[in-house]
Amino acid sequence: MTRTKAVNVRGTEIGSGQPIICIPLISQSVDQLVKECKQAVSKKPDMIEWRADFFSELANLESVIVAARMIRGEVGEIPLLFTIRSIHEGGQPVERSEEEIVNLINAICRTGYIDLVDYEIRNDQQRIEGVLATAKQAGVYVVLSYHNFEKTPESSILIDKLRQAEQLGADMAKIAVMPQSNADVLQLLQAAQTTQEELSIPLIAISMGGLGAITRVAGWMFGSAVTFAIGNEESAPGQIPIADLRAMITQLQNASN
Ligand SMILES: O=C1C[C@@](O)(C(=O)O)C[C@@H](O)[C@@H]1O
Repeated sequence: MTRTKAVNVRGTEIGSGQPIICIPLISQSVDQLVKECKQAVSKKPDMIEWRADFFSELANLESVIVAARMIRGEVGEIPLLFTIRSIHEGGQPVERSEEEIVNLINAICRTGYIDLVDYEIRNDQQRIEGVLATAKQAGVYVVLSYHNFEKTPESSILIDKLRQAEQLGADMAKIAVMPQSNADVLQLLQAAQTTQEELSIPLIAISMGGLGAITRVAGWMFGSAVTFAIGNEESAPGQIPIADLRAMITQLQNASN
């Protein structure tokens, strides 16, 4: 059995067993983003995700860099994850080719404003390798991710996605899938539990929607390092407001100690 190595981002340990609560930012303009970010920071999340696929000026690199700088100015030392979720995996429609997206991700990595970047495992291996190389050089951690907003694929596929992320060289592996039944939720947790014992990188495993909400509260008990919570508005179904989520996690931790 390999022991998972926690990733240390600006002093925050991700994958140490203590769940990291992340608030996603989903505003469209710089002004709104700054407001949303101030509110998010006041709720003391462990991590902030900028879901840049919601940003209306994503086509303009200068605007993206300005927004990233403003967000960094607000978050201080809170780890910042940069995500352009594709429409294929539940993101917003973005009129950019994959090559343009990769160029944008690489440019943002080089600014030093972000700490982690999410990139989907479904992309070409060459592009993934490009993002990994640039991120590594810039000191940015890479989360290789897989999402399915329709269903929960069978267990072997879930486990494969997590393994594949590690094999490709990710610093973290992530899956978020939609359950149709309680059995699907158990399948996701089982995949996390099985994989955490063999992976050497932290993993994130989420079952979405109402049925999957329990995984946002208790996923850490099965090896999931990060849980996404609502700051102001949800970025995916089943997310829980951060104060409620934190209280529930604390209760669970107290009971299980
Ligand atoms: O991929 C994820 C996880 C997520 O989809 C969720 O279900 O909480 C929310 C997204 O913002 C994030 O990028």
